[in-house]
Amino acid sequence: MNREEKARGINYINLEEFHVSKEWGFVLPDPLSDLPKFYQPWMDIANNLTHLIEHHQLRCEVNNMQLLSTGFLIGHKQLRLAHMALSFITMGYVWQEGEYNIAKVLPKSLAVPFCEISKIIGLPPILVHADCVLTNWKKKDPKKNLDIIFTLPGGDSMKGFFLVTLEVELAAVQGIKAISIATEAILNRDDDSIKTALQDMAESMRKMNNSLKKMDEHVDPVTFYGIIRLFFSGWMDNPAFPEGLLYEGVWDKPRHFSGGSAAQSSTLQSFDEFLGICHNKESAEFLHRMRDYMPPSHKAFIQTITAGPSVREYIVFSRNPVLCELYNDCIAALVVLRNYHITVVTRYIIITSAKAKVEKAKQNSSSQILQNAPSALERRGTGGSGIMCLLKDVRDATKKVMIEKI
Ligand code: HEM
Repeated sequence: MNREEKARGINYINLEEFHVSKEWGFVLPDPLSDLPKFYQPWMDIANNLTHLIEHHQLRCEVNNMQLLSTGFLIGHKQLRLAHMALSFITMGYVWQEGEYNIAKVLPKSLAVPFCEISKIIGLPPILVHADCVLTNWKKKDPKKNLDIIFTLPGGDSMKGFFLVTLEVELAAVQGIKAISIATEAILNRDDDSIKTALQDMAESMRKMNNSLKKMDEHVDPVTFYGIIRLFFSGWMDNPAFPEGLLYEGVWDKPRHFSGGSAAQSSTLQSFDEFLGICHNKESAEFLHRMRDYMPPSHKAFIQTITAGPSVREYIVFSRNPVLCELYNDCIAALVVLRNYHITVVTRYIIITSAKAKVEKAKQNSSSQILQNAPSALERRGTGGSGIMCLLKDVRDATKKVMIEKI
C-alpha cells in the first residue's frame, strides 16, 4: 500500500496479518502433534481417549491428574495443541457416561490450565471447530494423505467427520484468497481482476460442495447421531445443563458455552460478508455469536471484510453485465452448497432422530446405538440452534442478494 492509499484509509486485506494462510486458509499450517515432555500426562490421556471413555476410566484418570503449569508452553502452535488436547479431554470427561450421568464440575487439574490457555489464545474453554478440524491433522505418509491427531468414540465415522470437514475447509482456500484479491481490485476499479476473483470464488464453493458430498461415504448416520454428536454437545441452550458447567478453581459459578459445530467455521461467514448477504435478526445473532468461538484473528478477518468495499454495490453501480453474471454465479454456488448442507443435516439428524424415536419405543430394538441415542438435543444443533429454521433462513437470505440482470 502506498502513502496516498494509507492516507485515504484504504485497507487491502493482507491474509498473513489475520493468520490466514495462502496455502491452508483458516486451517492451521503444519500443526504440532506433540507437546514438551512436561505435558506428557495430558498427551497420554488425549491420545487414549476412546479406550478410556469406553472403559469408563477417563474421569478417574483426570481426577488423579496433577495440576500442571501452563508456563512451559511456547508459541502459538504449542498453545493450540494444548487447547485441543484439553478440549478433547473435557468433552470426554463430561459425556463419558452418556446424557444421564453428566459431569457438571470440571476438576481443577483440567479446568485451570484449560482456561488459562483459552484466555491466551482467545478461544472459549470448550471444544471448537478450530480444535477438532483446523488443528487436528497431520500428514500420514509422504504422499501427503492426511490423518487426525485426536479422536473420540465413533471409530472411522468420527475420523471421517473430521477429515471431510477439513477437506471442505481446504477447498475454500481459493475462495478466501479471491476475497483479498477482489477487495484490492474493487479499490483499483480493476474489473478484470474482480472477474477472475469471482470465478475463483464460485469454483471454490463448487469444490467445497464436492468435498461435503464425501460425508456420505465416510460417516455413518447412526454412529453420528447415536454416538458422535453427544461429544460435541456443549453447555449452553442445552436442557441437560440448566446451570452450565463449573470450572473448578477458575470461576465461582458455572458457565455456559456452546458445543463444537462447523457453524464456527470462518469460511462461509467470510463469503457472506464479502458478497453482502444480510441474514435475518435471529440467524445473524447466532452466526455472530459463533464468531466468539473462532480464533480472534479469523473473527477480525471477517470484520475487516465487512468494513471493506461492497462488491455488490460496485457491480450494481458499474452496470457491468459480465460482473453481474459472475456475482450471481457465486450466489448460485453458495445456495447449492447450503442446500446440500441441508440435505446432509436432514439425513444425519432429522431422519435419524425419527428412526431413533421408533427404536426407543420398541422392546426389542434392532439398533442398540439408536435405542440408546441421547434425546436431549433431538432436533437441535450441537451449537445449540433450532436447526432447520436457521439453515433455511440462511439459505433464503443468500438467494435474496441475486442482482437482477442488467
Ligand atoms: C454430518 C455433517 C454435518 C452436520 C450433521 C451438520 C449440522 C449442522 C447443524 C445442526 C447446524 C446448525 C448450527 C448448530 O450447530 O447448532 C450447522 C450449521 C452450519 N454448518 Fe454444518 N453440519 C455438517 C457438516 C458441515 C460441514 C462439513 C461444514 C463446512 C465447513 C458445515 C458448515 C456449517 C455452517 C457454515 C453452518 C452455519 C449455517 C450456514 O452458514 O449455512 N457443516 N451444521
